Amino acid sequence: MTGLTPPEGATEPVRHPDAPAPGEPLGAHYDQCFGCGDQSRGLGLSARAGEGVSVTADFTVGAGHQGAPGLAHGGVLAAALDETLGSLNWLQRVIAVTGRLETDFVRPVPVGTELHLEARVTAVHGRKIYCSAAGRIGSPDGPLALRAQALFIEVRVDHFIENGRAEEIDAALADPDQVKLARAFEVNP
Ligand SMILES: CCCCC/C=C\C/C=C\C/C=C\C/C=C\CCCC(=O)SCCNC(=O)CCNC(=O)[C@H](O)C(C)(C)COP(=O)(O)OP(=O)(O)OC[C@H]1O[C@@H](n2cnc3c(N)ncnc32)[C@H](O)[C@@H]1OP(=O)(O)O
Repeated sequence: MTGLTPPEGATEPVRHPDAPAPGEPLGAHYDQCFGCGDQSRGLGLSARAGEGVSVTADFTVGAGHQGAPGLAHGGVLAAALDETLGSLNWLQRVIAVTGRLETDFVRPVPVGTELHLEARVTAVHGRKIYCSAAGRIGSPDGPLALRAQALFIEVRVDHFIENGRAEEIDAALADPDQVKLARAFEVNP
């Protein structure tokens, strides 16, 4: 029992009526995010809405992302998958965090590769959101390099307020755009 198989009674995911249209960029959920923010050491990953409850994202592997010489670090690749999967939140208008992420590294990913990622929600059961993702080399139809299955757990904004370091939480709470985003996601009619 991996915890990644939807239980009996799980339902199809629902795309929120106000979700961005397919092809629209999703933007960063937080400007200091390692995955999607504008951090100089981050991934600089940009995701777009797909059909249904799916997203696509591109990420270029840089020299700062190496593990072995000339090859991407597995943890960086897992982070890119995690970020892409996290972007699914936008389409459901829920805030959820990664509970479990299982990654298959299918082939090595050289520095300079443009990695094309795709993620989708497969099922929902209460607060549990079951998803999968894949990463391909060079183009959306390129050779498969990564596969992942994940379980995200829905949380309230309080999850961050109660657990995040005060310095960053205070700054986020003082930023009207950040608060508006967080609250819009939390209210999921
Ligand atoms: C104004 C301030 C604004 C701040 C917010 C700003 C913007 C917000 C927008 C988006 C931000 C959202 C996410 C970040 C985005 C992208 C980054 C990519 C995503 C990540 O990188 S995010 C970081 C890594 N992530 C964590 O930092 C989680 C640490 N963790 C916990 O915080 C808890 O662990 C939690 C909350 C996961 C659960 O805790 P909990 O107490 O709420 O719930 P509980 O334990 O009862 O679990 C409920 C049901 O899930 C099952 N379950 C739980 N965990 C499981 C596991 N691992 N495997 C299998 N099943 C599992 C249970 O078995 C139970 O199942 P059942 O209901 O069937 O019994």
